Amino acid sequence: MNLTLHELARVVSAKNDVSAYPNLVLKNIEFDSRLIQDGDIFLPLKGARDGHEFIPTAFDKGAVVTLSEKKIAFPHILVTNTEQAFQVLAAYYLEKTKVDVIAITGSNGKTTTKDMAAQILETTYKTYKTQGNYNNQIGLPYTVLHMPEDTQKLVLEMGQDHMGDIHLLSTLAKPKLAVITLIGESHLEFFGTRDKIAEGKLQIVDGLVPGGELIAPADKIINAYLPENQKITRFGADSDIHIVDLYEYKDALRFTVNFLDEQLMIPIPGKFNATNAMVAAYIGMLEGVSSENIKRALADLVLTKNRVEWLKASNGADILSDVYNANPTAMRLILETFQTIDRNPDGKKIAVLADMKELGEQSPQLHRQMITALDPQKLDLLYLYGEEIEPLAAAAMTVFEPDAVKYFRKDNEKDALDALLKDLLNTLAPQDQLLLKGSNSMKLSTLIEGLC
Ligand SMILES: N#Cc1c(NC(=O)c2cc(S(=O)(=O)N3CCOCC3)c(Cl)cc2Cl)sc2c1CCN(Cc1ccc(O)cc1)C2
Repeated sequence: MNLTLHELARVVSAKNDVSAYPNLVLKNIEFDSRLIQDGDIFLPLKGARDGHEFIPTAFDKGAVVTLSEKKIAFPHILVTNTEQAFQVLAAYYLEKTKVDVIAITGSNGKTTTKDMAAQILETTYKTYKTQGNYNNQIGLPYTVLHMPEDTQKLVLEMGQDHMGDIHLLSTLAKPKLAVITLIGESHLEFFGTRDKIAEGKLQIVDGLVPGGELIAPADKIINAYLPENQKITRFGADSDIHIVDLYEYKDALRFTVNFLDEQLMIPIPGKFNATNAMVAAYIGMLEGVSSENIKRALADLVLTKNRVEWLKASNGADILSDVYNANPTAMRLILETFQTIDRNPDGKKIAVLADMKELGEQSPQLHRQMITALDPQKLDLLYLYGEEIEPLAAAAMTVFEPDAVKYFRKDNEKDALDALLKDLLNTLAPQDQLLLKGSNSMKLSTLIEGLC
């Protein structure tokens, strides 16, 4: 980002007088103090812990100013609510930079479609896109404020946990294109019915700019929520845009669409990916990308990995894998999501939690405190893997039944991951649900390889 300190204070309606502070140019804002570098602004958020506790650490690491909800001795911009200030700042920055926003939501396929659309647009424009699962009320503003200064096209993924989430994100981002990839199955959402999921997703039009366009599936479940005064393009069989020919290979697809002459190829299987690619190609065409560039971008596709996703184990069990960002807040949020979802009939709910790295001297306390995010009524089996997580294992053994907690210590000599996998293979049944959460460096993805 490129904002001066006084400009930023004005935009977030600072409650204190910052005129005495030098009007520095601020290039980077972080809410995780581990990422702070010289000259940054710190954003204390109420995550698993109150970020205000980490303001001293942020200044130790080079922060020059911090937002704050209370008067403090450090140079600060005083606001009522730091999360809301973050969102107001992101909306302002989008307005100021006049970047074109393409917003994408959907129960499945939004990450793949986001990646495909961004790679198509990159052939012609300076393009930036949501990284990882930064698609919520904190991740989306973070994405906006971290886009390179010369960005022309911004592809934003919009996730929804609760009704109203997408309304907030769309009115913040003011997209020119709003895309819904798919209305998913209710058991993977908080909404209870597909109709409610549809209603939530259609809020993506709430911030659509005049003259914008909605791109949505032909699925009639959304018909009740379509906007009156916006251009709407439906996709699916016999719809406005649709696949004409499709040839499936072991790890690729070739297909043609009714709005391009070129045959397209993507180096991944799955008919649903042809639909995702068709939507991405349509976005490219609307934005003026040539059909040759669309074809080439899709053929050279590289997809985001390690996103938060539901997978199927080879025995049919559901696996929720979130091995992307391991910090106390992310672990607490994914546990909340996982524990809210009902068991499958006769199914167990199993969680595998691994070390969160780089938490400094507070690591034992931050791991132990995760005990308050674990509900013995909602988890049948808890695997803990690593070294730093040991305090949580000890705490869990006093809260869960003894045989409901299994701790696999990872020390230098013996790596317990293979023992953990073996135990899981003996325990996981087809109707079970499994959560995997931990730092990338803990390599929980090898469990996925062993189970899927
Ligand atoms: N609570 C908490 C902490 C963090 N939380 C987050 O980074 C965070 C992550 C998330 S998130 O769920 O990961 N999220 C990011 C946005 O996109 C969607 C996913 C959210 Cl929503 C909010 C927050 Cl505040 S990062 C972090 C802590 C507490 C400890 N911090 C390091 C540290 C250790 C010891 C010290 O003395 C000082 C700092 C690092």
